[in-house]
Amino acid sequence: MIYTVTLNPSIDYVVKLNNLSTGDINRSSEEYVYPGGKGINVSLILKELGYKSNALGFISGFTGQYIESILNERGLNSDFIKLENGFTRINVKIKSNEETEINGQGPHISSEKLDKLYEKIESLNEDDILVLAGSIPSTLDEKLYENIMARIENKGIKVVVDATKNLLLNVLKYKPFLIKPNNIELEEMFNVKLETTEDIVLYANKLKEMGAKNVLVSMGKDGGLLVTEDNKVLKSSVAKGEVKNSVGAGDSMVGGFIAGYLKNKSYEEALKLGAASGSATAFSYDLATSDFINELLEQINIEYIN
Ligand SMILES: Nc1ncnc2c1ncn2[C@@H]1O[C@H](COP(=O)(O)OP(=O)(O)OP(=O)(O)O)[C@@H](O)[C@H]1O
Ligand SMILES: O=P(O)(O)OC[C@@]1(O)O[C@H](CO)[C@@H](O)[C@@H]1O
Repeated sequence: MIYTVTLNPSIDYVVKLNNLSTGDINRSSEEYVYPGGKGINVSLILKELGYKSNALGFISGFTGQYIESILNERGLNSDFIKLENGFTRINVKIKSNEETEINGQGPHISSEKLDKLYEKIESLNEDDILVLAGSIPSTLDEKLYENIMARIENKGIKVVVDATKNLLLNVLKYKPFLIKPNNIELEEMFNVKLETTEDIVLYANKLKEMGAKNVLVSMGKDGGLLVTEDNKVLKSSVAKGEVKNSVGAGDSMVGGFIAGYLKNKSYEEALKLGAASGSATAFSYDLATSDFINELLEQINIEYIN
């Protein structure tokens, strides 16, 4: 079974405006609400691609109830722990001349509630895949993902981590199966400016040296770059289309990658389905549908760089 963990889910409130003017009253031309949070998005894409998963994490308040009910309606398995404090955040995604996001910090998670999550995760076994994705509430320790991985070390569980900075760097010693920084996050981690493909490969390899088995660097409209455990470097192109809402493109890439990998354990197939899923979500208001992903698949080229 695939388990996704979203410590800090969200309702994504997507608002379309002709022009955003700060300090003024702005009127939207379109608005949508979606259940969000990186792990939940990965679960939703996996479902589209025919793979069952169980969405774990924490929800609270009326917003948390909304997320749970929508996921139920969509037939997604979830087993969220309910918090008695605060409310699950509402993240605002403004689509205007450019994309602007305001992400909430999310409710505090007590150590008792965290123990409940640890208990669930400790019951996983070597046939399982665990996806740890997204930020953690600001009141929690940056070692949280590391603590989770320490508890399941040596169980042979394939762990996928999509997180930023120290949250990601701290887990590398536990040898995650896959990590997916984007190119900007990679720059921030090493405090460098990455101009060329060679630069990106160099720093992706540093993350491998630090422990990651496979490193997938997403680069928005410039595609993706995968450095595999057997030292192959693959580059994916993107599909052509009109960007509607690129929020969740990275999660879709992770979901598509896992689904593609599970078919034949081929990294090329994994990257191709991941890239098609990312583009399909960027060209949709909500996350991509399987029909759209399959339609874009033939436009994705995979190039071996070595
Ligand atoms: N403008 C675009 N056109 C075509 N494909 C895109 C575009 N933006 C993203 N993609 C596809 O989706 C993948 C992931 O996108 P991106 O690098 O933006 O992820 P991310 O920064 O993790 O996004 P998020 O955090 O919003 O989920 C890209 O590697 C690419 O394959
Ligand atoms: O604040 P985090 O956890 O880093 O990111 C949260 C978030 O931006 O990530 C998803 C897109 O990747 C959205 O559904 C959600 O709003």
